[in-house]
Amino acid sequence: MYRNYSWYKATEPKSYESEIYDNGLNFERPSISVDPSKWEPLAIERLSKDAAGYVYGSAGTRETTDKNHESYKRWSIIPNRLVKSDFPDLRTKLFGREYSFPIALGPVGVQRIVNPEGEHGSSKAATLEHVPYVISTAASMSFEEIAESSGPGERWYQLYWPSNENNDITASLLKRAKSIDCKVLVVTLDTYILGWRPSDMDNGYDPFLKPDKIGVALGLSDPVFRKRFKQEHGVEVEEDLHKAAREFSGIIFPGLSHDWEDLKFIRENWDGPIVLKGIQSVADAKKAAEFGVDGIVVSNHGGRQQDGGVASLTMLPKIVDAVGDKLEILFDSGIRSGSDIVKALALGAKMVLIGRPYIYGLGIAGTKGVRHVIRCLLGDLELTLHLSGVPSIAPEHLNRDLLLYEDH
Ligand SMILES: Cc1cc2nc3c(=O)[nH]c(=O)nc-3n(C[C@H](O)[C@H](O)[C@H](O)COP(=O)(O)O)c2cc1C
Repeated sequence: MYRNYSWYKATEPKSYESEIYDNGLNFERPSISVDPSKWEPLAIERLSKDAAGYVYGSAGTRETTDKNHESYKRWSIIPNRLVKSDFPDLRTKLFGREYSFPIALGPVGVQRIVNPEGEHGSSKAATLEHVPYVISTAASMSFEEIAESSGPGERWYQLYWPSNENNDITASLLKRAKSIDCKVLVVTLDTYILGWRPSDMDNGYDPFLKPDKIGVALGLSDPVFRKRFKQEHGVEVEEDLHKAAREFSGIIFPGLSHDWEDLKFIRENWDGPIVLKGIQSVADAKKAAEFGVDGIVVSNHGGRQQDGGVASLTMLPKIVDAVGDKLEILFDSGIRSGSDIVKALALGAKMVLIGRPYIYGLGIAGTKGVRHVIRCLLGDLELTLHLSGVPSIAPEHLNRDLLLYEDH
């Protein structure tokens, strides 16, 4: 599948536009809309009620999610004219490594609920489109299976952090992630218990408790967890999936948070870059720098965890001003278009994580749907930058001077 593949030889994103218009000359239309606002309804009509509620769902009244979306409209791009330049250079550098594009597929669990291809489809699409793929601890298949489909692509690992009495399992998860060459560790801090999510509660649906081996597949394949389960219950995981699912989800969502000192254990067990995901305050960003991590993801989990929150984008420039010279700053929550990406980069993010849009792509058409979403976002990003007279995403070309804050 990946014969003659080179991670650094990506196609020009804007070529998707010419490809679509050329096909149009033969009366062919794109099989999935190019309009990002259509992806959610197109996916939802194909998904089960449980899966749709899980993906679309947010905490409480959706206030945090709604604010994420509103926040992008407050920042307007003021284009530069008569800038003689080639198409923009989209390369970014993080942790000493160069990436063709400033986006990654963010960690999203339980993907087989939206499409039987699950993580196979999304990780393959990420590799084919030359963007990193972040494997979730809640993946619906094992590390090894995802490594096979993502092949020569770049993998990162996102940890849902077990409580301290389960440090043996944390160490095992990190070791397995290393063994499949995950380059970066992303530790999610905002999900020590699932948020209050009305759409899932109305459906009585918690994918992590189901005995279908979807929500906890990666965990149930863990040798340390399996050995312990056998010792304690005298049966294999497969012989009591109800109990195994409940036990593993209790380990990764223990209900209580860690504290900053606990990061030492992570550092001792991971020798690559460590990124904390879920930072929303300047104070926490400063703590992250103080405790010696390498980066943060300014994220509110797409508003899925805590209601009544601030838009992630609103906090981004404040956090960049406080720690941008000490940490690599990544960003997510609400990215839906090329201009959303431009705004996050202009406000100081080095890379953005894509969440729901690629899962909608997966739900609509598997690998092909995810590739379509990535190509649309990157094509739109490239042309938006080019038409704004921005020659590259380097901070000397793309920064806050491009934006006007409109408090309407
Ligand atoms: C269905 C779904 C599952 C998710 N699972 C995880 C996960 O396993 N780990 C994690 O850190 N974040 C998870 N997230 C959060 C995303 O990584 C990301 O922060 C969020 O989707 C960004 O918001 P957006 O989708 O509105 O752009 C999930 C999000 C969705 C929509």
